[in-house]
Parts: sequence; C-alpha cells; structure tokens
Amino acid sequence: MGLWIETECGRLLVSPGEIAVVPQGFRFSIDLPDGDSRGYVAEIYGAHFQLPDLGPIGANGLAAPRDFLAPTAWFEEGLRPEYTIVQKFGGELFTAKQDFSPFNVVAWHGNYVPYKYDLQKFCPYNTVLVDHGDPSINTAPTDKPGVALLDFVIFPPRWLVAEHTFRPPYYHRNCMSEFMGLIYGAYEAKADGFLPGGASLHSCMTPHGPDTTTYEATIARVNAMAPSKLTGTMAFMFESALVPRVCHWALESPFLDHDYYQCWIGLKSHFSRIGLNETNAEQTEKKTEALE
Ligand SMILES: O=C(O)Cc1cc(O)ccc1O
Ligand SMILES: [Fe+2]
Repeated sequence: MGLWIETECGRLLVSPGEIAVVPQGFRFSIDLPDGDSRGYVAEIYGAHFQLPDLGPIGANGLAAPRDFLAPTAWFEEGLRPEYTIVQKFGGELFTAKQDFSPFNVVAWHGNYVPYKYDLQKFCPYNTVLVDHGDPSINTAPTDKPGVALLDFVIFPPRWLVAEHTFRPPYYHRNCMSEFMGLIYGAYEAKADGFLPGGASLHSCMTPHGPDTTTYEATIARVNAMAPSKLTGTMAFMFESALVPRVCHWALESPFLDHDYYQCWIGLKSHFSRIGLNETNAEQTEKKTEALE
C-alpha cells in the first residue's frame, strides 16, 4: 500500500514507486499501513522544487505537470487530547502539545501544496544514435537546474539503442555529488551489490562508473548490440551542488559496504591500436618536430 501522509491540505496515499513532496512549514504525519517500511528522504533548505525547463525538447517529455497530484481537503474534528506537534526550527526539534488535530482545514485554495508523483509516468528521453546522454536529461523536479541544491533524477525502464557506444553510464567525475538509490530491479551500472533499498554516494569529483562485471559484459557485446530494453527497474539520484556529510549513524551502520571499491577491481583496458592508422608515439613525434 505505501504511506498515508496526512497534511493540512488533505491526505496522500503514496504507493511504492511514487514520490511525495511536502513543502516547508506544513504539518504532516505519516502512517505506515504495511508496518515497517523503507524509503528515501531528502530535505532541502532553499528554493522550492520546480520542473526543469524542457529547452529544445519543447512541449512534451520528462515529468508532466498534470501528473503531480495534490490532495483534496480532508479534516479531523473534535477533541484530540495530548496531540503532540514536533516542529523543526533552526535545525533543532521542538515539541508542543495541543488538544485538537492540526488537520482541521476544511477547504483550501492556492498552489503551495503537498503533492505526489508516480515515477512510472515519467517520459524519458535518450540518445537515438550514438553516445550516452548526461543524466540531467532524466531530471524530474529540481530547485535550480545545473547547480541545484537537489536535482531528483530517475533511471526508469527504457530502450537502449545507441550504436558504437558504451551504453552503460560512462566513467566520470562530477562537480555535483551523487546519492543514488535503487527502488526496484537492478541498476544498469551495477551487476552485484547494489540492491533495492540500498544507496551509494559518489561525492563531488570522486571517480566512478560501472562495476567490472558490467564493464566486461558490455565490452564483450559492444560490436553486436541490437536495441535492448531495460525493464523492471527504477533507480534514482539525488544530485546536489553541495557536498553531503555522512552522519555517524550511517558510518556505524552494520550495513555499510566497506568493500564497495572492490566492484572496480580488475578493470582492465580493452583499448586496441588495431585500426588506427597512426600510433600515439608517431603523433607525439610529429608534435615534437613541429615545436622544434
Ligand atoms: O553515476 C551514475 O551511475 C549516475 C549516472 C548515470 C548516467 O547514465 C550518467 C552519469 C551518471 O552520473
Ligand atoms: Fe555518476
């Protein structure tokens, strides 16, 4: 079922595979009808989420405004003795008691509201000939495209059709920090060890890319790659221009993967000079001669 989120504007039932945004200042409470549940939470202090400008994509694509659903008014009446409100202020949590529910708003209008979005509604755009696009092409909400406090990027099921291209994510460093989570299925860059519910963090300028198994399997197929479909998967990335600090709770967690770096052990070059009409050494020689 998911989460029941109660807010002053009404209730949202947020199912697995959906995201919810609660704007700053709202009272909310979360009920877990399925018992223990897991998910990912990000809190930003700054601008509010918006959809990225579609640029040359134009009218349609990525996350469509119509798919962001706000609740209708719903309210609780009567006495609720000892109702505890937890309020965050200046980074600290405070409590207050009152004898009524904060969810007593019988009607509302406006657009500063909580909302939810089903990630399966996302309309991905991708390369249709060569090369691997920047993941920003999969941005759903962001607060400031390019240098965001938080871009929410998704990696949904999609066709991969690029030719003469290493199709999984390239090896790279990023000026943004990348926190990735896997909601279900498998992530295209990690054959082992990155499981649903897990998370990885590649901080600003930390090199990363597919694990050795993915790399070798891709290289083995690279010259004979028909269109193929990534199915049954949903990964996401919180991408931030800020550098996240890892809290003690995470560092001391028994689930911390101390051996994560091992996923790249054994990567070896498959570069071949065959087919090149000029070797690197010959080019260097020419450049040196030209300088003399
Ligand atoms: O690192 C990652 O797996 C996320 C990512 C995916 C992609 O397709 C291109 C760049 C990138 O950072
Ligand atoms: Fe990355």
